[in-house]
Amino acid sequence: MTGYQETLTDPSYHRQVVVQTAPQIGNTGINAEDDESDRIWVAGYVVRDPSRSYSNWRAGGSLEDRLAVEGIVGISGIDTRALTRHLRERGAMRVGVSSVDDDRGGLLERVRQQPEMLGADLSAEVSTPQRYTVEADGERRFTVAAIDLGIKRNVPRRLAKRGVTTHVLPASATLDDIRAVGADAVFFSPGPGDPATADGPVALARAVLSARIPLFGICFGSQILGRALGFGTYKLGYGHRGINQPVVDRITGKVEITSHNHGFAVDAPVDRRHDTEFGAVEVSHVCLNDDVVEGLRCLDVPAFTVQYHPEAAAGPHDADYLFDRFAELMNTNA
Ligand SMILES: NC(=O)CC[C@H](N)C(=O)O
Repeated sequence: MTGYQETLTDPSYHRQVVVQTAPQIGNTGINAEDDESDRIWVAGYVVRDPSRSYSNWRAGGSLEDRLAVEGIVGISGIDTRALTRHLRERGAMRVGVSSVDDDRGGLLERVRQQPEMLGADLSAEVSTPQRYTVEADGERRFTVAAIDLGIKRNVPRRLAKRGVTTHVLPASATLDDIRAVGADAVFFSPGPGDPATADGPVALARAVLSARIPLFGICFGSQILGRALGFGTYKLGYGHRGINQPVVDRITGKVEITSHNHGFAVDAPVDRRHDTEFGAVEVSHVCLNDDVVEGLRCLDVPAFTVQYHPEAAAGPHDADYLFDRFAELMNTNA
C-alpha cells in the first residue's frame, strides 16, 4: 500500500490522529518527491504492522526515521480495522497516545481537556506566510490565484499540466491581491478545521463571485463556496476517508471512485435547484453511500467546487477531469 507519505504530509490532517486500515504500512519507505507539503502534519499515527524493512527505487529512508525526525508519535500492534469500526459506530473522537504515563484516568482527563474539531479555526496555522509561484509546464495559458488554507502540492502540479501558472497566496489574501497577480481565476484549497469559522475566506469568495471571476474549490474550498452562497455546514458523525468512495457526477450521470478526506459537509438538499444571492445553484455531485453533498455548481456565475479530491495521490484518478473543467471555465470566461 502506497500513499501514506502523502497522507502524513497533507495539511488537512493538522491536529488529527490518522488510523490506517491497510495492515502493513511503510513498505516503500519515504521518498524525496511525494510530500504534499514541507512537513508531516498528522498529530499521531496508528498502524497495525509497520514494515521492518523498506524497498523502493525512489526510497531515501524509512517511515520510522521520518516520524522520529519530525517528533511524531506513532503506535503499532493495534487492530486498526476493529478501531475503525468502533469509530464508525461512536463517531470521530479525541484521542491521546502516551508511552510515559500509564494512568488511564489521568490521560483521559488530559484528552478531554483538548479542543474539539467542531469550532476549530486552523487555516492560519497551516497557510503559507508568503506568496509563491508554481509555473506552468510549457507555455502558459492561464494564471490562477490559489488561496492557501492548507494546499497540497499536487494541486498546482495538476494545474501546471494544463498550462496554468499558480500563485499561492496566504489565507489572509484580498481581492486586490488576486487582481495584483493578474489571475484569470481563483482556487480555494483544501484544509483543516471547521468551515463555520472561515469567515475571512467566505467573505473573499463572495467578493470573487460578485466580480464574476471564475472560481474552483476543493474540499474546504467547497465548504467555503457553500457558505458564500448562503448554505450552512455541519460536522458528520464520522468523516468520509479513504480512496474508494463512489460519487455520481449529476452533469454526466457517471459514477467515479474518489478519494475523500472530510469531516464536515455542506447542508443543502441535493434533489433540487437553489435560488441564492448569486443566482441558481445545483448540487453537482453526491456521495452514493450516504447522499452527502460532494459538489456545487453555480449556473449564473462561473463557479464550481467538489468536496473530494481530484488531485488525490496515490490515486484514484477518476476525477482528474475536474481540472479540465476548470481550464474550460477559464477559457469560456477569457
Ligand atoms: N481535506 C479538507 O479540505 C477537509 C475540510 C474540512 N476540514 C473537513 O474536515 O471537512
